[in-house]
Amino acid sequence: MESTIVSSRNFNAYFGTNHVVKNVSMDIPKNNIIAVMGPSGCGKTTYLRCINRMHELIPGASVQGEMLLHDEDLYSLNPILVRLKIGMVFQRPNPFPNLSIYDNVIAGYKLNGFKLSKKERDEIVEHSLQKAALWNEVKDTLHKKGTFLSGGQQQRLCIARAIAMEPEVLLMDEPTSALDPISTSSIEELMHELKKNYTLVIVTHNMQQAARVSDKTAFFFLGELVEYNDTREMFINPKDSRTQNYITGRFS
Ligand SMILES: Nc1ncnc2c1ncn2[C@@H]1O[C@H](COP(=O)(O)OP(=O)(O)OP(=O)(O)O)[C@@H](O)[C@H]1O
Repeated sequence: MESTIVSSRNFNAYFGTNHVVKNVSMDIPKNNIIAVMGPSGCGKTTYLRCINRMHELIPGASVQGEMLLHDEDLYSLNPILVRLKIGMVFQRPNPFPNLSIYDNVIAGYKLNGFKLSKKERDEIVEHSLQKAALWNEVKDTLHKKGTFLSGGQQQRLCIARAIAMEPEVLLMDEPTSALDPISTSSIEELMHELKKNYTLVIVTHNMQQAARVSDKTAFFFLGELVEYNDTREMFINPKDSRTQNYITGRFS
């Protein structure tokens, strides 16, 4: 039996009076990759940003309903703690430009005021870069700036930075849309490795990517969760005509 790690219950999100995520109920099983797809502006990114409480950082933004992490309402927890447990990787690789590869990986610890010994820092840096499949490429240049890396390497560095905080869930907002096909395929391979230890929720516009990497797919349309099913089943046998129209390319 798969256990649920995150679930939303009748969850809504707003920008001022603009209701952009509508009554979404969804269970996210542990150690799965969930793809969130749907046409532009349908609320995918907003929903993702509600899972680690980043939505509320935007002035005028609000939420309603329940978002649970292990059955605990994550909106009753300290938001900083939530963002440590639920890490995020963005569309464009965004390593801190003035920091070395090494300092980028442990940036979350510094920003949150954690004090670590040199040995602890070294271990976290090596372990996180190993997990992000970047260690072998950068182990001799750890003190060079992260921005010297290629786009795909920078994205893996951002994944290492997220992993360094030992999250349980990784949210990825179109993590490969700024990357070339080779870097994209290395990130997709990495996702398969990462799901052994983490639960991944990925917003993607790329249906082939959703089909390649995800266990389950959620299809959003105009803020609603129209269909949520095993990815194979959703692509072979969509239940809702809007899902079918989307996956057959009748709108994008
Ligand atoms: N910072 C913001 N302030 C106000 N409205 C916003 C903001 N960000 C998004 N919106 C609005 O919220 C709605 C949902 O946007 P969201 O970015 O979640 O959609 P999306 O499905 O991720 O779109 P895309 O695929 O184009 O990234 C849109 O109508 C958008 O205009």
